[in-house]
Amino acid sequence: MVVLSQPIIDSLDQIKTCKPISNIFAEIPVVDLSDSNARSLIVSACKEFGFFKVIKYQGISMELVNKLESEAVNFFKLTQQEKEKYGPPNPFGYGNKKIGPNGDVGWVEYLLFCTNPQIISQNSNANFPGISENLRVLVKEYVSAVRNMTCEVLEMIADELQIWPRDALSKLIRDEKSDSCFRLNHYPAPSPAGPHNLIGFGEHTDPQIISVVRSNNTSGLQICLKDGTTWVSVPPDHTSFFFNVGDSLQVMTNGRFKSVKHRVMADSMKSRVSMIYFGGPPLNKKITPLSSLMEKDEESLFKEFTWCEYKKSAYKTRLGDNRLGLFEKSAAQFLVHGI
Ligand SMILES: C=C1C[C@]23C[C@@]1(O)CC[C@H]2[C@@]12CC[C@H](O)[C@@](C)(C(=O)O1)[C@H]2[C@@H]3C(=O)O
Ligand SMILES: O=C(O)CCC(=O)C(=O)O
Ligand SMILES: [Fe+2]
Repeated sequence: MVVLSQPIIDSLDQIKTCKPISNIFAEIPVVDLSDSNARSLIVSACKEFGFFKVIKYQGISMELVNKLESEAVNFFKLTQQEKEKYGPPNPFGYGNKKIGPNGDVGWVEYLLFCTNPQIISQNSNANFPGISENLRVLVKEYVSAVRNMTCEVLEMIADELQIWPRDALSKLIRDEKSDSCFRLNHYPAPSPAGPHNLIGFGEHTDPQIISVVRSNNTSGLQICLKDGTTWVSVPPDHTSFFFNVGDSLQVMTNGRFKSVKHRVMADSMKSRVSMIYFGGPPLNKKITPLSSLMEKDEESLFKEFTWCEYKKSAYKTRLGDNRLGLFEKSAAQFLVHGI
């Protein structure tokens, strides 16, 4: 496996630091999808942590993953000037330190890809004109494989929660209009002489249904536990896939699952290269609790919105904001409905 050793990003302006934590996430739920108890393990992990790790998955070849990682490394090794040709991200494209449109920064550079052919055809930058054909092909192959795994997981969730039809969730990301995206992140190892404990990607929840993180063997990913204050660091495992519950799945399960707050710290010794698939629904999809899941007289905890409305609203927020909070029903609204 090729790992970058030279820090490429040189300016430290505005990048925040954060106290190191010592808690290792030892109780991380580990799931082998072929085990008979996988379904119930996934559902309890989504309720307790909004996070779990899938091991021994046979449907994504490690050869593909390694090839994609080394193409990503080749890209990040280009000169800053060459990389900037693919930026600034709008939201797709190459980004360096700036995350999103509202002033967030982190010790990270990245490529954000759109995976929806319709959006690509309307937004020329989304297709990275001029980028290496190798990288483009590998991203496409990986996204297709990771999407299959994600659909399997979503169908297992549906079975366990008795959601009907069982493809109620998976069809949203299989849909040709699915607004999913894919990200390659590179967190260079900060210079030993510079500040320590740099924040690579600040705390946030992912807005989509579910996201799948795979990284090289470098630490950095941390998740926040249910209490909202305890951070634990996720031991790296380059052969496994880490699933994050997103805001949309929180709404579709009417709060049974919680989207997981997570962040990435730059590792002081090694650079981290990660690839993340964000499974999102079509833009016009109404994000509401799944009817087959709701108990008699259970009310939605959220106001009605489409994915397009949620995304628009998310892009007006800062990374660490509670985006879903804007769509929660207030106590007064429950009173009106006699609860
Ligand atoms: C600060 C921002 C970056 C982000 C869009 C946003 O305004 C708030 C959500 C951020 C996030 C987090 C998860 C994914 O990495 C991402 C692509 C997404 O869908 O929402 C990013 C957005 C981004 O980097 O464009
Ligand atoms: O790079 C990582 O490991 C995770 C990054 C992340 O959470 C994101 O891009 O939304
Ligand atoms: Fe994230």
